[in-house]
Amino acid sequence: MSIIEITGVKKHFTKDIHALKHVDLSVEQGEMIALIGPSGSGKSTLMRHISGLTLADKHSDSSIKVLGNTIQQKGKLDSNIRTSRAQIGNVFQQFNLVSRLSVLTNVMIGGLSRIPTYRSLLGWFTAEEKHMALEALERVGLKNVALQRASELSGGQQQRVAIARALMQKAKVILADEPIASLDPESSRIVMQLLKDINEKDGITVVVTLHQVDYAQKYCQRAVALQNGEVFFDQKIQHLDEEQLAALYGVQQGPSPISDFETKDSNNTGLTELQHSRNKLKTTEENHAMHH
Ligand SMILES: Nc1ncnc2c1ncn2[C@@H]1O[C@H](COP(=O)(O)OP(=O)(O)OP(=O)(O)O)[C@@H](O)[C@H]1O
Repeated sequence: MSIIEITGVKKHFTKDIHALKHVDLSVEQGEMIALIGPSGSGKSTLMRHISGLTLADKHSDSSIKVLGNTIQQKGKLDSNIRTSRAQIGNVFQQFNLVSRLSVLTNVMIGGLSRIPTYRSLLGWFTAEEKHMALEALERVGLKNVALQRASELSGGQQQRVAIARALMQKAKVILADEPIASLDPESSRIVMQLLKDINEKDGITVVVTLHQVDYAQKYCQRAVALQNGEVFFDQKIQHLDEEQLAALYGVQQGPSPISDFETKDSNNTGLTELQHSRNKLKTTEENHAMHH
């Protein structure tokens, strides 16, 4: 069964910014897919469409379904979006956690869709919920920091807490948008290995956007490459060769997207800042989508 079914998605942010030209993509149960492509090719935009945080162009014949439930159709969010979103775990590059809350509470928040609102607002989590959250933290190797504030953790640890939260949420799909973009190589490996582990052992489908192709090659089975808002490549990762990579990223790209596993990609800081400013731009539309 297709876990994610995307057909005919087009997205203009403005008349001139045509972020997605026409995207069709089908993701099967249990896959771990790397979404790659040059900066600005539309990876984050596509991920946000899958969560229903960004809406496709109106009047286009587009549709996005996750686990058979419609997320959006013809640029309109489905009325049942809350239920559908409950099955999608999100791991973002930043802004993952509520920094003033404990790690444990951040994980328990993952179960919120199943907890009555009044109880979650009052912070009444049951012993069973605490137990589940501690188990999820143990799974990501962070049970020992459960009572610390989220803000005290390193970037890599925060990503692992976000993964624990998705486990608590019992998400069937995890969308990880640049989860290792600002991490050092060792933390990047831990986070990627964890995603691979829950993909293989729990059968959770994972879609992860990556800048470094070597991480995609090491941890993912299939690569979907976007270029200028279109799918440029969609095959098993081992079929991605040097020639295609050169055509995808262009020879004038500057530093190679293939990073050295031992050295931090010097490009990262710039991209993070770019991302940061773009994230601010996205807020209005996102808020709009979140509240519908
Ligand atoms: N909210 C927005 N408003 C206007 N333009 C946007 C917005 N979000 C993205 N864009 C534009 O859409 C295009 C695709 O951006 P997107 O962030 O999806 O690319 P990306 O492949 O994720 O890039 P990166 O690897 O740098 O994160 C870019 O031209 C970008 O500037």
